[in-house]
Amino acid sequence: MKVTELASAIGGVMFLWGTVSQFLPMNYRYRIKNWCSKLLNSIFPRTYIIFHEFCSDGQSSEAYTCIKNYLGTKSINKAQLLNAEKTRNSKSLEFTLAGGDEVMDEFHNVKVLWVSSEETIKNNGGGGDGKPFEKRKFILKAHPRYREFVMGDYLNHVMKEGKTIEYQNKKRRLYTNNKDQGYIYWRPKWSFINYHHPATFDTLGMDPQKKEEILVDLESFKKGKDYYKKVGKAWKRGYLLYGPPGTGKSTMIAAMANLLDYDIYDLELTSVKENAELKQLLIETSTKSIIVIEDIDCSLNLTGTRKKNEKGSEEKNDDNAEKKKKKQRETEDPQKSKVTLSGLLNFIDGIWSACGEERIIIFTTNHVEDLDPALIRRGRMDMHIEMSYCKFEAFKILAKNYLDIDEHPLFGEIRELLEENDVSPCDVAENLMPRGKSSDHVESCLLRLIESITANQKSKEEKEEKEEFLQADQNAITS
Ligand SMILES: Nc1ncnc2c1ncn2[C@@H]1O[C@H](COP(=O)(O)OP(=O)(O)OP(=O)(O)O)[C@@H](O)[C@H]1O
Ligand SMILES: [Mg+2]
Repeated sequence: MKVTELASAIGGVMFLWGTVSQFLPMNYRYRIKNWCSKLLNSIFPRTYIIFHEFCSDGQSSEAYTCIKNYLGTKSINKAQLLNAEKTRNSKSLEFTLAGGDEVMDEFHNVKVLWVSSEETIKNNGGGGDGKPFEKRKFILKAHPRYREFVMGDYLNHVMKEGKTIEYQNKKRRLYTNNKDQGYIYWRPKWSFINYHHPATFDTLGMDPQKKEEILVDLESFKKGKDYYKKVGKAWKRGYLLYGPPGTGKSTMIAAMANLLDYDIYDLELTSVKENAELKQLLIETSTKSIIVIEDIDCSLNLTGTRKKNEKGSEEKNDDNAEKKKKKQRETEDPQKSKVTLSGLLNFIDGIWSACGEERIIIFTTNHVEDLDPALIRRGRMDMHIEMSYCKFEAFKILAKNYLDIDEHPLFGEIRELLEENDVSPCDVAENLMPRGKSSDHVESCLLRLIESITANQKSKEEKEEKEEFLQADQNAITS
């Protein structure tokens, strides 16, 4: 028989099968398909690799997700049956190969066949809610001659492509850790919402030179996979952001996430019961993410020394005192956190911390001097970034951003006031926000800023004068 005759005979059988199978009950169809594939396999030998949706430990399989993404793009033009969905977390419609369908793929002239399989399993009182559930898997079929190539180069290619597609289609997420509730064992450790924050490095008001240094550092981190591998370091980096309230620490984190296109894991330490839980949380973070612990100085009584300091010293300012009180209330019984400094140090750079890659850890604090030096030493917190009060260069960025101006006759006066006074970028930004319908809103915003700084300056001077007077009075009484 000639090749053309064989092809037309196969075509005829396929057509016949396509027509007849529609009238057959599902289980017959399945059995016949099974016999045929066994028969074909004895004539044309195949290597099968099965990828289940869930791993043996019950966790969802990363390999399955990668294949699903990869085949989604391959199937659009080839498969007959596609699933289409748009989850809250995806940017556009996602296509996947539907259960029961198959698609051919070719890589370096080697052909493989992917089959998507979906089986409904009856759940006869085996736990859970008793409802039947779908068991999904992908089966990869290839000629045994290419076994090694398929298991090596080809599958590496599929995993890599699948991951890239996932990141392209995924919206950024903001995660927060759930309070541990031991009795609900399947509860995820992190909850998330989609994350859109408009902050970028362009809109961040800070010293341009410092900004540039941070940008260069972040870019080289992102591109540093080979470098980190070469020097034998885990691919992660720590940033300590410190400075007074309202100087842009949280805004900087948002700008970093936007720049790198990473997810944010906002870790609330006071909800973590013990070091072991901290480890679990770390394991369940994904790559390409920023793990943030805000106000680290207020989060826990991390060392005995620090406890003593807290009791013995006055609080530095009202704002921080309030933050500390709030966090302390949260750590009170019944679920008192037993996370220790060594647990936290292990979290940052212990053996477990290297279980993922491309991760950034950020601590923020208003009082860097209160932190244990071990926590912030270089290597743990690689870059210490001071977010400071607003000086003229930073003001110019905010003025451009909020009012779209590069120059104004009032700039000279504002420059002097900013040099003489500690004004947070938050206060500057607040005054630069146009209010009402004033036609000349640029001038009125700048005047409002001048007025606000001058008023604060005056009340500060009055306070100092009063303190001086009281001190002199006290001295006179004692002498
Ligand atoms: N450097 C800055 N550049 C641009 N906007 C800023 C800057 N700093 C503060 N802001 C504005 O002020 C608001 C508060 O800033 P942010 O929350 O980032 O301060 P923070 O340093 O994290 O303060 P805290 O120490 O109280 O947490 C932001 O929403 C932002 O609009
Ligand atoms: Mg903040």
